[in-house]
Amino acid sequence: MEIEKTNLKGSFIITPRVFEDERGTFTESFNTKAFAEITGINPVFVQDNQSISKYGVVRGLHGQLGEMAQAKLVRVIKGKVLDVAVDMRRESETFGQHFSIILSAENRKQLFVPRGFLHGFSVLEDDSIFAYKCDNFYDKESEAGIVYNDATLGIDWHLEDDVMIVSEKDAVLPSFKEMYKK
Ligand SMILES: Cc1cn([C@H]2C[C@H](O)[C@@H](COP(=O)(O)OP(=O)(O)O[C@H]3O[C@@H](C)C(=O)[C@@H](O)[C@H]3O)O2)c(=O)[nH]c1=O
Repeated sequence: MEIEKTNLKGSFIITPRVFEDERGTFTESFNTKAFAEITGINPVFVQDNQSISKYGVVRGLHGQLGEMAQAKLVRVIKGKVLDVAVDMRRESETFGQHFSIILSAENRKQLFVPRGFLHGFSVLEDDSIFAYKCDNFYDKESEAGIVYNDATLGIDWHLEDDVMIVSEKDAVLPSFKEMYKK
């Protein structure tokens, strides 16, 4: 697998190698040893999640705070999304900056989102299947987030406003400035 750095320290793009023959294809979708050798990070994933979303859905920006922080390895099994990671580590040189990438079933790319980040995605093809591993368990009490259309972050979700579908919970998340005050 090919591993590239993003502009945010500790976040990586993974492009698995595809073996093709007359039957179809084979892919090692993740290999802990290869990942650790290149990145120096050895995540232990304890939870595997999957969501299916209509075209226009925006999920995020989400993270978990403190001891329940989660690193995530995210990918798309069907369809296409714009995936976004935001560095919320106050001590980081890239605090408040974001990285975005198209993840699709076709390009098979994955994004490693470290602990201390917020994460979200917009769905660019109907019925996209989004799959991700987390290195810590879901904990409702530790959830935190920033509203997807926050002016400070200025994320381009590659969708017109009138097609966006956002959960009631996500629509009322605080702004970056409100969150930063905490
Ligand atoms: C994330 C999660 C949700 N749930 C439940 C809570 C709720 O009733 C239902 C839907 O939850 P949400 O609305 O938070 O689902 P969703 O908006 O898809 O949340 C996800 O968004 C993306 C962007 C992420 O980065 C993920 O970490 C996660 O926060 O599923 C779990 O039981 N376990 C989990 O790990």
